[in-house]
Amino acid sequence: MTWALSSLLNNREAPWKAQQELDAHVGKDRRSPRGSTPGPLPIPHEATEDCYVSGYFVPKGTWLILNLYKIHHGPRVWPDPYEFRSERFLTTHKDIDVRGQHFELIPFGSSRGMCPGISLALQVMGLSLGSLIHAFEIIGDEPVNMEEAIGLTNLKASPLEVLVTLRVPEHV
Ligand code: HEM
Repeated sequence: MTWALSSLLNNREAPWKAQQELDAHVGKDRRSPRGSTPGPLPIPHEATEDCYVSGYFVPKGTWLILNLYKIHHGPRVWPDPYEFRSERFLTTHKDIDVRGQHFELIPFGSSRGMCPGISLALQVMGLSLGSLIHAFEIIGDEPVNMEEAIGLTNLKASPLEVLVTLRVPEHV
């Protein structure tokens, strides 16, 4: 959520396009549930038997740690990988989804071991972010410092501080 808000604040058009879309479809008189690599090195897995992965021999007992951060920033699949361009998912990458079937984008992992919280997470994030930018004008330092800190999850190095003002009637 923090990264999403930071990226929106660093981008002149995306948040306000999203806000306009919310205004057009929801209006300012009601709220809406609407959709929008937290774990860069997720839970390790262990090979339960000898196997080959893309021609590489993986002996039984090997620990496998996926580098999701790297997968999600590979320039062959994701041109200008560090650019925030959410419209990719409406255009060039519109057929790629996050539910573990497309290995270019697997923030929740894949197959039997994948995150069981995926549906909750997607709904809560979409709803929360949508509600925030629908209901509030959010003003932050520009540009927002996007430096990352080292951690189990992908944390921001400095806290995101913003000013918020209501943009819908108070009763909403
Ligand atoms: C944006 C939000 C989230 C992301 C990106 C995420 C991502 C992940 C990833 C990558 C894994 C490891 C999958 C693997 O081992 O291959 C995982 C595991 C897990 N997640 Fe999430 N998760 C999120 C939210 C949640 C929520 C909201 C819950 C619970 C309500 C949850 C519960 C779990 C549990 C219990 C596991 C361990 C599953 C197992 O090893 O059997 N996650 N998650």
